[in-house]
Amino acid sequence: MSFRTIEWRGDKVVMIDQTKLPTEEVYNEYSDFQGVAEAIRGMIIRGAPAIGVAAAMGVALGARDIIADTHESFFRQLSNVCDVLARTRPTAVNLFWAIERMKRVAEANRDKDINSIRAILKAEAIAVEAEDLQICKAIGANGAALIKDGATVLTHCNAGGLATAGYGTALGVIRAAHESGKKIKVIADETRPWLQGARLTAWELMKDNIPVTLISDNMAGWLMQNGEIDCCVVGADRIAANGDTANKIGTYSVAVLAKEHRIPFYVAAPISTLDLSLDSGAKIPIEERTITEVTQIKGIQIAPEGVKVRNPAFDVTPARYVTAIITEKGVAHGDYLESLSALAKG
Ligand SMILES: CSC[C@H]1O[C@H](OP(=O)(O)O)[C@H](O)[C@@H]1O
Repeated sequence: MSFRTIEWRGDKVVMIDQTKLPTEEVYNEYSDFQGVAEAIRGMIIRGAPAIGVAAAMGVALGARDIIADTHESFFRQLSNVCDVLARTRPTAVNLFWAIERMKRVAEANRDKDINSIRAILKAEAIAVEAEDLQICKAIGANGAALIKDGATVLTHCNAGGLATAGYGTALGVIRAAHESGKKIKVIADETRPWLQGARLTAWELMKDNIPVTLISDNMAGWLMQNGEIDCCVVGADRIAANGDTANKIGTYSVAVLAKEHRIPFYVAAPISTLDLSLDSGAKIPIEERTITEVTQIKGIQIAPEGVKVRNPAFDVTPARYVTAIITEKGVAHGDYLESLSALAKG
């Protein structure tokens, strides 16, 4: 990987600005948790695992700057930092998983002095990032076995190094298959309206010399109908206990088309994307974003001013359309209620 999605550097958190890609590779520095929260909300950093890492680093930054002479005051202010970060985006469960992990670590060290707790939280945030990279490599290894040599793989949105601490989940599977010597090709959906596929996935795969062809979202069905797609691999933002999967808007359409054409449809995600408290995808909160993401491209108006717009950023694919769910602990298929909880406990 020739770029860093996010890292703690000196006394700042540094992130690549994903709103500027692919034309500019710009790195932003953040010295407070409010800046990190705005970066998540504004999709400077995006992608379920990546915003989990960002949230963890935001908590650590917030803890560092709290002015408190009692533990009661410190923990009260720390709770406010966590609340601000938790309100940034509602769908990706990794954000909440990371915040809860930081809260648990702080509570477990409540007996220590405040400065020690600050240092421990910084170390924990850095560990979250390092672990995510290893998790992605394990997902890649588990998923690569499912990708046949010579396959053409369709992916939707960006579930790559830019959506994680590096290497990627869906793109991690693709990278691992490529690195194992398999001659695979990738079809990347542009992924309207935010264009993660066109701007981010194509950029990442070209940097790694992995053959990639960009299509507009409405071309996927035609390619499947013509036998040009061998399998689909996508990421996830939240997976319910029964395997229903929330992912970028348009994923559900790809999954239904794949089922129609008997094409395997794989979801690649870390265990931290599982939300086993939900028995189905019906209750997964779906983020609605600003209308200008639909009516403008790079600030250029492409629809009449005042037109009514919907902009749900995610949809939910029912488990019956998902061939298998690839995690760092193994591959779940069949009865997801059983196989996912077994992986989560494993
Ligand atoms: C590795 S999961 C990435 C996941 O997150 C994306 O959403 P967004 O770009 O809005 O953060 C998309 O759903 C990807 O599949």
